Amino acid sequence: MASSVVRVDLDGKPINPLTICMIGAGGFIGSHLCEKILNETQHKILALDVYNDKIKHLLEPDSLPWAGRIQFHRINIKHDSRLEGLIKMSDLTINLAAICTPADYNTRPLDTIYSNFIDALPVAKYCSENGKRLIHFSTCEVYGKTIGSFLPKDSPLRQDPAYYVLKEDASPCIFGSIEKQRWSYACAKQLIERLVYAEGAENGLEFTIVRPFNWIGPRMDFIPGVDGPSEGVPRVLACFSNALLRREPLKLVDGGESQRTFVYIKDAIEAVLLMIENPSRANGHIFNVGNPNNEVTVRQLAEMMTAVYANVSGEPALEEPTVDVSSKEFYGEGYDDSDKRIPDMTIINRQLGWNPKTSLWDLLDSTLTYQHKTYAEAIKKVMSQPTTS
Ligand SMILES: NC(=O)c1ccc[n+]([C@@H]2O[C@H](COP(=O)([O-])OP(=O)(O)OC[C@H]3O[C@@H](n4cnc5c(N)ncnc54)[C@H](O)[C@@H]3O)[C@@H](O)[C@H]2O)c1
Ligand SMILES: O=C(O)[C@H]1O[C@H](OP(=O)(O)OP(=O)(O)OC[C@H]2O[C@@H](n3ccc(=O)[nH]c3=O)[C@H](O)[C@@H]2O)[C@H](O)[C@@H](O)[C@@H]1O
Repeated sequence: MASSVVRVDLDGKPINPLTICMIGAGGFIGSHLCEKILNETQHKILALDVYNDKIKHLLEPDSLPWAGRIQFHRINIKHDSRLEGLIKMSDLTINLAAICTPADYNTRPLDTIYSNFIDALPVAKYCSENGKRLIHFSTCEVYGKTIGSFLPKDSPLRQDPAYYVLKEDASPCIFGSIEKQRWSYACAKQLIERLVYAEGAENGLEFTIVRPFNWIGPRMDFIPGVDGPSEGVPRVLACFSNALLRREPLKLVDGGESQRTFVYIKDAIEAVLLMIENPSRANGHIFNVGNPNNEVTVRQLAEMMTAVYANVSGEPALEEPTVDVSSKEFYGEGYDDSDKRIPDMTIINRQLGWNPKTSLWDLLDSTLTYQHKTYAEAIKKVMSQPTTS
């Protein structure tokens, strides 16, 4: 529960309670951020989203200790005249709203571009015009592919960090050709970053841009057929969790060779709270938020999740726990991939002194414990129902 002790920022100055307009508060990151803010601070949240299932436990009942500090507004920011008023009422706006699952980027590129660029435009504009601070959620996907991925496979330079570590102020953004519609998301996110940055440079907008690197944990996405569409394809954590719960092999796209660094959502949210409460250190900056120590190939992730889930569920792993699928079969035409994502941590370390703490094994252990408790019974029920043909 929020303590009555006065909170101080990194420079020892008292932090005044803020009103925060959080757009996309009902999603994975939003739900964890709301939880953290309500539990540990005195800030108020105007929570905007189309859905609120993931924050229901924070909204009801009225007797909750933070009742009165969170207000839910069911709003689609595409077309709702209340948006500007809510931004005006707040000290800070955090924009999390987006279509951000890769299965959508090449199959619904227009929705993806509209959601990540067009719909985010008025938010930046209202903040700029009304002199309000903005924390905008971008993505590590703006880096695209590494420079190293274009070198010959056997080039020793591929081992040189200069060719793969991703730096906010130095690395280029490298996307594939236009027919590789995978990059519709990254490209829209890049353009809105440039717009926010330009609002800062030309109109004095106080902004911070966050580039998350594969944040994972409880409440991420959905389990197809349980709390999301049966044919839906969520991000990798939920895809693999779904297969483990159903005792089906985990699908490795194009051999599972791509590399990712995963960070625990609870570590990452600490970085966001530091940004919220230290504007003088965070304004005008773009921050990588990830865990460079938690790098695996997708195949290694599948193997680790299989081992962790066997511990958690007490059921032995399948004899053949993975199966290879092509990206065309899994995602359809126009898919492409980032090869490797190692965040450089210099800027966030220097400005906010933040470092991730949780190892990949530990974060998978707590996340898969949650998945098992939340979904194992529901999956059994779904699987025992006769399938309609
Ligand atoms: N989870 C990650 O690791 C990750 C990585 C990189 C970037 N991001 C970015 O962080 C942000 C949040 O990601 P997340 O993982 O919580 O995704 P999420 O899909 O769980 O949450 C996004 C929320 O935004 C809401 N939303 C979308 N369009 C809206 C609209 N028009 N009006 C109102 N609400 C709308 C959705 O209903 C959803 O609740 C996104 O901008 C995403 O691109 C996340
Ligand atoms: O999380 C991030 O930092 C960003 O990256 C993600 O993109 P990506 O990491 O490619 O998406 P995942 O669905 O998590 O896939 C990771 C890797 O696993 C592979 N995969 C996914 C699902 C599956 O069942 N099998 C499988 O091999 C994908 O092809 C990809 O190589 C999403 O674009 C965003 O949520 C976000 O902006």
